[in-house]
Amino acid sequence: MRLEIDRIAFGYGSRLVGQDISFTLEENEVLVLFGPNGVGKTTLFKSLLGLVPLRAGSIRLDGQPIGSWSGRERASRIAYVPQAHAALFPFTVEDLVLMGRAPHVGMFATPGRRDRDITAATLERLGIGHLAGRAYTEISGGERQIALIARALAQEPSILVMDEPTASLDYGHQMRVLDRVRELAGEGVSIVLSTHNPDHAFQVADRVALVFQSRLAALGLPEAVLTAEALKQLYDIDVVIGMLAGSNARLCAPRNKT
Ligand SMILES: Nc1ncnc2c1ncn2[C@@H]1O[C@H](COP(=O)(O)OP(=O)(O)OP(=O)(O)O)[C@@H](O)[C@H]1O
Repeated sequence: MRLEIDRIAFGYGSRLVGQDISFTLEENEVLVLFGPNGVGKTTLFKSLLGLVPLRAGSIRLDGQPIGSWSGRERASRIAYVPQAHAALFPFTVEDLVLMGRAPHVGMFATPGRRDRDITAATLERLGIGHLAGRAYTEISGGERQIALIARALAQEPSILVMDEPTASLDYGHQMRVLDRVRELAGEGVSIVLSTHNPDHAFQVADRVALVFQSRLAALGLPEAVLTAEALKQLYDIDVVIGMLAGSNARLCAPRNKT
C-alpha cells in the first residue's frame, strides 16, 4: 500500500512545526526519519494518522484522499507504535496485544481463536511470550515498548508507523525489532520509523528522510543522506562513517579529537 504525502504543513496553535513536506512511502519500503530532538518527527507521524490536523497539503492512501477512508478501514491498514508511555490501566500484556486485533473483529464480536493465536505468535516472535499474563502497569519501560510494537504487529497492517521503536530497548531486543522490520518489509508492509541512531538507519532503511528546520532537508539512500557532513550540520559533531571490515555493515562513530 502506498502513502503519498504532498506538501503538508502542521503544527500546534500558532506555531508551525513542519511545512512543505512531501514524500511517498512505497510498498515494501522502510523509510527512516532522522532529525534532532524537537524537530517535529512525532508531530509528522501524528499528522499522517490524522491526530494533528493538516494546515496545508494532502495525504493519499492508495491513491484515495485519506479522509475518504473510514476510521475502521484506516485502523485495519495503518498501525502506530507510539513512544513508550506511562501505563494507566492494568491490562495484561496479552490483552493489550489482542487489542491490536480490534479492527479485524466484528463490531459486537469477541476475539476468536485466530486472534489469540496471532497474539501469542507475535509475543513469542518478539521474545516477550513470558510477559503475556503480566499487567502492563507492572512491566519495565522497555518491556512496554515491545508490547506496543507487538500490538501494532498483531494488527497485521499494510502500513506501520513507528516512533523511535528501539529507543528504550536492550541490544538484543533492538536487533530483534530491526530484523522484524526488515522481514515485514519483505512481506509487503510499508514502514516509516524514526530513530536517533544512524547505525539503525543504515541497518534497516531503504531510504532516509532528514528532518531539519521544519522541512525535509534531504531524502534518499541512507549512504547518500547520512553523511559525516550532514551529521556535522545537524549536531555540530565530527563523526566518521565507514564499512566494517569483512561485512556490508555501514557504521558511524565519533571522530577522535587529536
Ligand atoms: N502537544 C503539543 N503542544 C504544543 N507543542 C508541542 C506539542 N507536542 C510537541 N510540541 C512541540 O512541537 C515540536 C516538535 O515536537 P515533536 O515531539 O514532534 O519532535 P520530535 O522530532 O519527535 O522530537 P524527539 O526526537 O525529541 O522525540 C517541539 O518543539 C515540541 O516542543
